[in-house]
Amino acid sequence: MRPVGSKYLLEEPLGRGATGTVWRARQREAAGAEAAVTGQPGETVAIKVLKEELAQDPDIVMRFLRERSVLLRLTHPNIVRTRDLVVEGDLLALVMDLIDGPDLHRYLRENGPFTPVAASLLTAQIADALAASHADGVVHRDLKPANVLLDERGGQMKPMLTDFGIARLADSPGLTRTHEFVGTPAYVAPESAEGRPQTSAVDIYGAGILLYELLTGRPPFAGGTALEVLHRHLSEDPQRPPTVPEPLWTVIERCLRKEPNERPSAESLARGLRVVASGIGVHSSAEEVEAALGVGALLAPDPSPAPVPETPGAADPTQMLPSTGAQAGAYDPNAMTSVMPPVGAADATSVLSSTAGPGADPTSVMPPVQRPDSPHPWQSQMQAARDRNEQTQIQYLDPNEDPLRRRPQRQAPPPPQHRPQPQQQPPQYRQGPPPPQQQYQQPQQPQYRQPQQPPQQQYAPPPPQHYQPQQHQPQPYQQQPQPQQPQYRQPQQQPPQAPPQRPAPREPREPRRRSANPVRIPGLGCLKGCLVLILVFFVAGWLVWELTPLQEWIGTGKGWWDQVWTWGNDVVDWVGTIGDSAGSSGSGKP
Ligand SMILES: Nc1ncnc2c1ncn2[C@@H]1O[C@H](COP(=O)(O)OP(=O)(O)OP(=O)(O)O)[C@@H](O)[C@H]1O
Repeated sequence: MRPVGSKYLLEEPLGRGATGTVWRARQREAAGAEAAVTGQPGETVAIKVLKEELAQDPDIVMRFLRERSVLLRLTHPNIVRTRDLVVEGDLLALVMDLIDGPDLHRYLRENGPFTPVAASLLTAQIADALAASHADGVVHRDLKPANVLLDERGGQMKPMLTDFGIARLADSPGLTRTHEFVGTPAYVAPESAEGRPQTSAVDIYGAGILLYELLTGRPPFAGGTALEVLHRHLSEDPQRPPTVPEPLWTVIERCLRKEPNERPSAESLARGLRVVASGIGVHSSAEEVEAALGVGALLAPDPSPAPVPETPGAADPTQMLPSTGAQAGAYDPNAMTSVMPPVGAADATSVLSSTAGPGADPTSVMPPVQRPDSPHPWQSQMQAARDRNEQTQIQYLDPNEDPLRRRPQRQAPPPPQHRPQPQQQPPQYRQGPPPPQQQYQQPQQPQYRQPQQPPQQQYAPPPPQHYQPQQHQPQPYQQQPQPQQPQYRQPQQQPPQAPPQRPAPREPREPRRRSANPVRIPGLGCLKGCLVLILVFFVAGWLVWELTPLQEWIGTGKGWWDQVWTWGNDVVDWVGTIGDSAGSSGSGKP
């Protein structure tokens, strides 16, 4: 067991991330007055020990201390409380409440996607946490399932947002400069990927991605290299999966707007999600369904989004990158990954990262991070970090090589995708249903139209009274017509829009040629053939009737064989007659 300061003892690692390792720890004695929670001896806590290179960066240490008060005062039922910050020698640690439960990333992997109602209520609570932190001027900037812990105490599951401020700490001039981003590619907002100014709207984008992932099991833009993923955030519109109810898709689509000002505030997102959760259940009343349909009107943008403070010196090229043992011109992947861990084969670190490569600042004055002579007890965390997916990355983007600088053209949205205009007017609150409680109760599932599927599809929910892990297995949708329920309309409530632009006059069309068969009747060809056959038989029958002695036979009651026999005899007689006449003429007889 290793002591952290004089107050804590590390017991066992709980998990490792790109910015540090989280340990289960025990309080040795009550913390000092500077801690937010002094705690009692013997109490169990979680301690995130930041990575060595973060702890050795004087800028980060300064920031850590400066942010202390912000991090310590951030309290909310859905935020993991930071109890204390420890700075001791080359060790930087955050002491947090210990959360008994998995993180959402692991939970999703093990249990599959959530039902729409559960996903809505869970994300609503995360939005509550964001609303509180944004009101305090704190932007998370790295919202993702791995940063949401599920507190399982009391038989319920409460999402707890963690890692607040870590992105802020990592966003140090010592680590990130112009053209770099802090975040995880699959969850990075377009403005972060482009290096534009960021606001609290980046967290809303992250919440939209998270909600999408809760519903489908994967984020909308994933796969390929990190650079490709960033590119997709900038250029692609997400597609509505068939299993996502229409009102919920409205929420996701608004959160994932490329333009930050068009995304809803965290507060309105939380409210909207609760209205949706109430209106997409099988037992939802007509009013609740109607309110869910109108959720677009509730998703008001934040009039004054919290800005992400400019990193002092971030754009200053004289700022030194942390030396990772690499010399100018000598690319050392291990040295590089000590700062920027690659995230597996699919990761784009080889494309993105050049901090320690030839582009690294040769005048770096920071102390080298790799010190083989003094192995750190947590050195192995880097290897573990490499094995993980979905990590926060702090990576360098060379502006000359970065295709994201040339902002690609946005792809035209596919026709069935509805893309409502930003809601600029204040939200019009309907007399909606009371928002659900913080616990998951009675998920009620909606009737909603699914894209490219016949209407009247009803989502068959599991029947949990309380939110339970095993109740969030992927659920099939069943078709059960219920005509009394109102159907979701495709278009959302649209705000008044500018008069549409007149389309350019069309090219005159070539006059249509009349088709020989203007009306296509299935089977007509066959019918025609039959009619012709009948006609042929009719004519043939008439000819036989008229030109053959058929009538005579029928009149005399003669059979077919009798007649043939008669014909045969006639022929024989006729041949005999010809033979006789030929013989008499040859002998000269008359
Ligand atoms: N307060 C806590 N209580 C209990 N377990 C925790 C706590 N904080 C983190 N953990 C565990 O530690 C793991 C690693 O946490 P960490 O924040 O380092 O991961 P991460 O978010 O994936 O990393 P990063 O954000 O640096 O990429 C978490 O997935 C979780 O299982």
